[in-house]
Amino acid sequence: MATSLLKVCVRGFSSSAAASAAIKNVTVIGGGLMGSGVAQVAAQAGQKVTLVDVNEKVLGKAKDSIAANLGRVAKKKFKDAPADGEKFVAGALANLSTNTDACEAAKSADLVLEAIVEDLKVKHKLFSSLDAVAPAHAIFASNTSSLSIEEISKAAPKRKENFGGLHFFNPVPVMKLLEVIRTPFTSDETYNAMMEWGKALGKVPITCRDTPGFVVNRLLVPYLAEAVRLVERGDASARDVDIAMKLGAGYPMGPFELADYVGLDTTKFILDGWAKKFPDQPLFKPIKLLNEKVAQGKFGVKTGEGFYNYKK
Ligand SMILES: CCCCCCCCCCCCCC(=O)CC(=O)SCCNC(=O)CCNC(=O)[C@H](O)C(C)(C)COP(=O)(O)OP(=O)(O)OC[C@H]1O[C@@H](n2cnc3c(N)ncnc32)[C@H](O)[C@@H]1OP(=O)(O)O
Ligand SMILES: NC(=O)C1=CN([C@@H]2O[C@H](COP(=O)(O)OP(=O)(O)OC[C@H]3O[C@@H](n4cnc5c(N)ncnc54)[C@H](O)[C@@H]3O)[C@@H](O)[C@H]2O)C=CC1
Repeated sequence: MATSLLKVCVRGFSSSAAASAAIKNVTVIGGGLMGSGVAQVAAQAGQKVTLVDVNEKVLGKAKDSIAANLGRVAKKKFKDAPADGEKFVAGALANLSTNTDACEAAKSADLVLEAIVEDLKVKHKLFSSLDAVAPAHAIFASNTSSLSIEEISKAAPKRKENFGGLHFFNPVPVMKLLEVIRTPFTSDETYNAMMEWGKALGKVPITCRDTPGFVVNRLLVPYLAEAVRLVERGDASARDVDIAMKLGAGYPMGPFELADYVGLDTTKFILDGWAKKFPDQPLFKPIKLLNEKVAQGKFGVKTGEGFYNYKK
């Protein structure tokens, strides 16, 4: 009896103590728009980062975009000292490695952050395989835009307390906000470690309960959907809506430009998920034009065409 009590206490102590220790080794899964951005900012903050994706070709593309974006950051940060800028880029790249095997990459991680496709089943499959192999102290987090963190965490029953949401914004190297999400099970140690990690990356973390869209997307998704409905009614053209919101409301991009920037494939995943979750909300009903674009492989900026054409 005494021994088993001791075991429980020791296990409880080591898990929370480890979760509150600084995160140094990060595995980012998904080398697309968001994962490559998070890997970049973590590497430039001095962390050891392994970026994982399904094949070497995707990872090659991610490394090229990270190198280019580090160059943009360095140009600004070391305006008057280009040699220091080059050192900064080289140092960040030296902190970054890649892998196509998520389980292998997770074995030495303090934090595993998932930024893969916005599909609950795919996220479940990933976290369920990682739960078995990652160290007990490792925190698991999702960068989901619209799914429930608690739902996602069900695939990793071993680390209910070490699971949370870390929602970054696109483009990650530029956008300062980080939404830190705790489920009813997220421990204080895990929450504090996520907040501290966000600050170490130069982000401004805010906290939100695990509610649909957290703060930003709870407000942003209905706005984007209203823009589509306005155009569908024939009240204004998409181009004029974009001009209106930039020049009249001071937004850096109009809603259709922003949807192209986020990716129309991801946008469709988010909208379809919310249509299922909120079947009585007419705003989230299918958008014919969006579905057509996605079916044609026109995903926005990342494929060269979406609502607008980006091909040179
Ligand atoms: C219509 C369909 C509707 C369907 C309904 C459903 C919708 C569901 C969608 C929900 C989406 C949810 C997504 C999500 O979860 C959360 C998000 O991330 S939302 C997106 C948030 N982001 C924004 O709102 C971005 C808005 N845009 C901007 O801030 C600027 O336009 C931007 C910074 C992207 C570019 O600025 P711009 O001046 O236009 O261009 P420049 O190229 O000159 O850049 C300015 C400045 O920034 C540097 N920079 C840009 N990108 C990067 C980068 N990747 N890395 C490093 N640096 C970068 C660039 O070098 C410039 O620096 P200077 O020193 O100023 O030259
Ligand atoms: N695009 C955006 O503006 C934002 C997206 N998000 C969220 O971030 C996540 C990723 O979005 P994006 O980067 O835009 O998507 P993306 O489509 O650019 O990248 C996703 C990447 O994940 C990879 N992938 C898919 N399944 C995988 C698996 N099982 N293992 C390893 N890699 C896998 C794909 O090959 C792809 O490279 C989504 O959950 C999305 O909702 C959050 C904030 C903003």
